[in-house]
Amino acid sequence: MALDHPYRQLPMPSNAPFELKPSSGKGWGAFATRRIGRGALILSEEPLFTIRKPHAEITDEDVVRAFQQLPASRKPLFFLLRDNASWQFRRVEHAFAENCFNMAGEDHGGRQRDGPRGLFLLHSRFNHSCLPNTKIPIPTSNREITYVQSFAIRDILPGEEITFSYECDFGCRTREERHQQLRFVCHCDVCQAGTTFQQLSDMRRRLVRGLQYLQIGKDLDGQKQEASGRPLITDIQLKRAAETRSIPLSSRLIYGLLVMVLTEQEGLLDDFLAERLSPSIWAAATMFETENNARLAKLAMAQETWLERLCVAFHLYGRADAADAALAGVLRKRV
Ligand SMILES: C[S@@+](CC[C@H](N)C(=O)[O-])C[C@H]1O[C@@H](n2cnc3c(N)ncnc32)[C@H](O)[C@@H]1O
Repeated sequence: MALDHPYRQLPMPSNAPFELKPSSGKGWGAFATRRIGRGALILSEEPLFTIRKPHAEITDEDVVRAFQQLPASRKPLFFLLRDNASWQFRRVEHAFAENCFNMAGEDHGGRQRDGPRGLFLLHSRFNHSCLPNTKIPIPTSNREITYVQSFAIRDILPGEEITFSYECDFGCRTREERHQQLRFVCHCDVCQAGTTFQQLSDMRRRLVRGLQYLQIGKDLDGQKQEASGRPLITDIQLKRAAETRSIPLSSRLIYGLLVMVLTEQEGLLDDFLAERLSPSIWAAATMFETENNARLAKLAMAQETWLERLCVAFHLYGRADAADAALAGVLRKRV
């Protein structure tokens, strides 16, 4: 192990539950030094500096200017950054881009706005996984954040690598799509090509994306999908129903529950995601106006697990409800 590697000089909090060391095929990474319980805070970190510009507009000059404003004692920290295992930084802007986090809050649609970027020395040492054990939640308020925090989303054992997902929509993207976006070949367990788990994972993630399309009538980029190419929904009538918000309440409830079950089976249903996805499912279950439907929906939601709720809710499949027309009207107005 490279004892003189510059990362060894990065200042670590005294109570940090991890150490930095080489990670096979990924450069360096962070590894747990003790058991970290699900939900525990792993690291709270302030940026070395922040550039108050959207990502695409940040130039070498911006980085140099921000660097020059640092106190003399903090300047050497910037030079501890290395090539991150991908390529050697030829410009300071590259070093910044590979080690920064978006500090913006989310927009009305729940997506993170493109806001100021902060340079983080330690969180940027965490490698990516498509099945991570840690999450850096997007700030839910629309205010920007001044520090970044990571939390364990399951129990992490001593010696385990600490990872998070570099993109928040990877639960809906196949291996190929994820690698295109990451611009490196991910070596995580889900990305081991040709394994049964990887094939199942691709199917689940594509299915979740399609189910989300049916619920909100648009794709991850906020756009309607073309019917040509490789559409998510091949049934033209169903696609039109999704885009005109005419999907009946019974189907909406079933699609929402199916997303929970698939995400859980994929190993991605952490507490943050459950908190984000479940309110709309609970709300849908209470909207039925046709008595028999309302009773079934209530019974479904009284079950203990997402799978049990789905199994009961399936009895609603294909049923119209007295609330359907009014719901479609409300959803269309929101577009
Ligand atoms: C922000 S850095 C992470 C820390 C980096 N490994 C280091 O040595 O400083 C991101 C880079 O790490 C590597 N990396 C991160 N996660 C990886 C993964 N799952 N598989 C392969 N390489 C990975 C890639 O080269 C990526 O460009």
